[in-house]
Amino acid sequence: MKRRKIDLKTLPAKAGNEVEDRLGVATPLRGIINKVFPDHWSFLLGEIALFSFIVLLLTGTFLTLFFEPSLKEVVYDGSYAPLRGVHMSAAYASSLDLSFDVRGGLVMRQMHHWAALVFMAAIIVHMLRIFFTGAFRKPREINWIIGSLLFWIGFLAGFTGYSLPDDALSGTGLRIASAILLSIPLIGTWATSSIFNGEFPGDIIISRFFIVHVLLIPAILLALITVHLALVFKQKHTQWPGPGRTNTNVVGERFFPRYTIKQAGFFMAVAGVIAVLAGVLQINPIWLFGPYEAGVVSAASQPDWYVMFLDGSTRLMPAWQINIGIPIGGGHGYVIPPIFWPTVVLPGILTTLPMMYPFIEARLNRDNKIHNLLQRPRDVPQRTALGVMAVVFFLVLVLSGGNDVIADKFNISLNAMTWAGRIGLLILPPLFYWVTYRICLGLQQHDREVLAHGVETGIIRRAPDGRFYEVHQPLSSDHKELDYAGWVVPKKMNRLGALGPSLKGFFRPLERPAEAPVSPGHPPVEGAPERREIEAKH
Ligand code: HEM
Ligand code: HEM
Repeated sequence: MKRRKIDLKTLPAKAGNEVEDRLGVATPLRGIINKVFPDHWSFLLGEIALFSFIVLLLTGTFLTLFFEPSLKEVVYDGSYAPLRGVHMSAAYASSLDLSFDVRGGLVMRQMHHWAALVFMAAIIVHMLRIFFTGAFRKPREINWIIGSLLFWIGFLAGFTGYSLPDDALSGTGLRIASAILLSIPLIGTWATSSIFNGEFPGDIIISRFFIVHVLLIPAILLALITVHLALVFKQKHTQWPGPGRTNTNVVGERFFPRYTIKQAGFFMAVAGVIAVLAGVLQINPIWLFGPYEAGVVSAASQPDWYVMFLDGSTRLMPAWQINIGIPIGGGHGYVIPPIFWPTVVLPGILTTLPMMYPFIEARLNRDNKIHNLLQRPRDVPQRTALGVMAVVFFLVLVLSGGNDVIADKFNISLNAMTWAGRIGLLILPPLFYWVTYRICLGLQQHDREVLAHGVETGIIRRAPDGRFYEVHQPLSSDHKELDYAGWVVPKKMNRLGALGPSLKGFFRPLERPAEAPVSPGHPPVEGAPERREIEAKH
């Protein structure tokens, strides 16, 4: 029989036609392939979050094959000799097996844990990039809100994850979670006994957390991340101002092939870094902690870093028991335990305030415009200072979450550490606000100087009259307009720096210097139409 020769040159086109005849996807696909994405290193932060999430899904699936989510008591007889013969939960025993007896199990556990740490770090730094560059402004407020939800769901993913192995550290975390739940007025007791199926620790919490951790949370994260990225697609990415870039266009690389290939490489790099971390740096060595028993709490129990700020707020909270005077359930009045404020009320505030921020800022600025161009942090000093203030607040809490370890290592009294944390929490954020604000103004001043006199060249010349002077190179017209002149610092932003008369003393009345940079001519266009996509020249 004569074999038909396959023409490799026309094969892809033919195959494409066959698919198109059946599915009719060419037009929408062309739209996606031709999409243009602007480029900047800071736009990679969201991608690091995305790629470490993919690593979490892959490694988590592997772990699920071997992990046994059960509090049934067993006697360990695996290959880790020091714990042989010890009574423990099946969950802990299977985590030990994963670490010592499943081939590749330990590196998978460590990759999963490192990926979780990288994921949360990437989310936070990505969020800071969005905040400091004003990428949350109209029309991207919805994505900012979805992002805030992603942070808290990621937080819960981490917490439920490191609770699963049922070692002494994860049990300590669960004990704190039950105390937090119990502290909620009116519904606390009911909520705790519903979740733990009776009193702490109960016998069901690990199987419940397992379903939440491997099914519910990943599904919600996946759905929200899909919407998040669909919005980035739909609204088109913001871009830094530059030659040819305006509020109504977007200049960058086509989705296919350059952008896609770059992203594939970047995914490999992120996965590779996580694998190297997992291969060389030990994380969560549960065999050293031992099985959880309700009566055991080891010293220096630290949660993962992204949970430490709540541990810190709990440690700094004064032991104020507030009696609200209403004798609910008999007795002498209902007492709200101190843990309620730093672990329920504070996270509540930390969730709602940032979510509302884009609307608060827009309102204070009376700004209803569409913004597709990013801002340099120095050009909006109040916002930048507010962001730094929030970061410092967070860092003081994180450090206070490890105050026992710091006290132990540096031989400081733990009480002194607690007081340092309390005072630091009140004093440092406003101080950093002020310092940041001044730095921003200084940088603006420097910009004005460069704008007026050009760049310093370091070349010293002598004039015929004997005078020495430095040669300044004037700016090109592009730079004059785009890089140095900055934006008008919106006058109304000053209101943020003086939230009320009571805060005025803290923040000082912040007057914009009269000669502040003037808008270089990118007036945001009201209700901007579809942005034109332009491929960057290479
Ligand atoms: C699971 C967590 C997250 C993932 C996987 C993720 C992923 C991404 C990616 C890949 C982008 C486009 C590239 C970039 O600008 O970096 C992006 C943009 C964006 N993200 Fe996220 N993100 C996450 C969390 C957050 C959080 C916590 C916030 C803020 C609270 C946020 C707000 C935004 C906004 C406003 C944009 C549009 C930025 C622009 O057009 O300049 N995201 N996100
Ligand atoms: C954003 C998503 C996720 C985060 C932040 C996260 C985080 C964590 C963390 C920190 C641990 C403790 C690891 C250790 O013992 O050192 C853990 C354990 C675990 N995770 Fe995840 N995880 C995520 C998604 C997933 C997914 C999608 C699955 C399954 C499909 C999964 C399955 C597991 C299992 C079975 C364990 C227990 C394994 C063990 O340590 O013995 N995780 N997770």
